[in-house]
Amino acid sequence: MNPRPAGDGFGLHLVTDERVPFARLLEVVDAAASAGVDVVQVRAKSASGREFLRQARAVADAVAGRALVLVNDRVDVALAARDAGARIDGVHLGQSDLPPTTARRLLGAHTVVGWTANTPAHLDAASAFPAGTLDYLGVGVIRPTSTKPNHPPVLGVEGFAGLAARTALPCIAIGGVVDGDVVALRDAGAAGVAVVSAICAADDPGAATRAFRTAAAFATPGAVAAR
Ligand SMILES: Cc1ncc(COP(=O)(O)OP(=O)(O)O)c(N)n1
Ligand SMILES: Cc1nc(C(=O)O)sc1CCOP(=O)(O)O
Ligand SMILES: [Mg+2]
Repeated sequence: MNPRPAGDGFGLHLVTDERVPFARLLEVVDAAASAGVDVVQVRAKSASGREFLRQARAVADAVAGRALVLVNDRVDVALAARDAGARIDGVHLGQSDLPPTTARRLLGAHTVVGWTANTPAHLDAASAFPAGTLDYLGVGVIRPTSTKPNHPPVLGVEGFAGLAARTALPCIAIGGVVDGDVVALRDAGAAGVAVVSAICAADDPGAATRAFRTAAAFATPGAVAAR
C-alpha cells in the first residue's frame, strides 16, 4: 500500500508542526486536505502518549478521509487511535523507533509504513527488509531547517539524487523544502515531498498547498516534455 499520490503522481506530505497552537493546526490540516495534500503525518515530539493519541484522533477527524493519516514514531499511538475508531493509515518511523518489520507485523499489510533514511547505509538497510515491509523512505534534509534541531547533514538536491538512486522504494524529500524545489526534486528522483513550515507557517495554508500541487503538475514527465 503506497502513500496515495494525487492525479499528478507526486506525493505531497504535510507533517504537523507542534509549534503551531493545536486549534490552528486543525485549521491548517483542514485547508491542506481540501487543497489536495496526499498524506498528513501527525508529529508531536514533546507530547505525552495520551496527548499524542488525542492529537492523532483529532487530526484524523479533521482529515475525514481526504488524505492518508500517518502517526510519527509511535506504533502504539497508531494502534490506540485505531482502537478508538480513528482512521489511521500508517506510521512514519525513524532510525531509533520500533523496527519497520515489527510495525508491519503489528499494523498489518494494509497499512503504510514509512522509514527515515538519510545515509547510504540506511538506504541499504531499507533494501534488506523483506519485500512489502516499507512503502516509502523519507530522505533529507534538503536544506537546513529550524523545524528539526540537530537535523541530519544537508544533502541538497544532488545528495538526495544520489541516495534515491540506491533504492527502488519511493523517496520523499524532506527538510527545508519549498514549492520552488519541486521540479528539481522530481527530476532528482523524488516521488514526493514532505513539508512542515511551508504549509503550517503559511498565512494561507490552502494556497500554500495548491502551490505545491501546481508545481508538481508542472513537474510531471508529460508536462516537462510539453514545455
Ligand atoms: C516523510 C518523513 N521523512 C522523514 C521524517 C523524519 O523522521 P525521524 O527521523 O523519525 O525524525 P522525527 O520526525 O521523528 O523528528 C519524517 N518525520 N517524515
Ligand atoms: C521532521 C523532519 N525530519 C527531517 C529529516 O531529514 O529527517 S527534516 C524535518 C523537518 C522538516 O520541516 P520543514 O519542512 O519545516 O523544514
Ligand atoms: Mg521519528
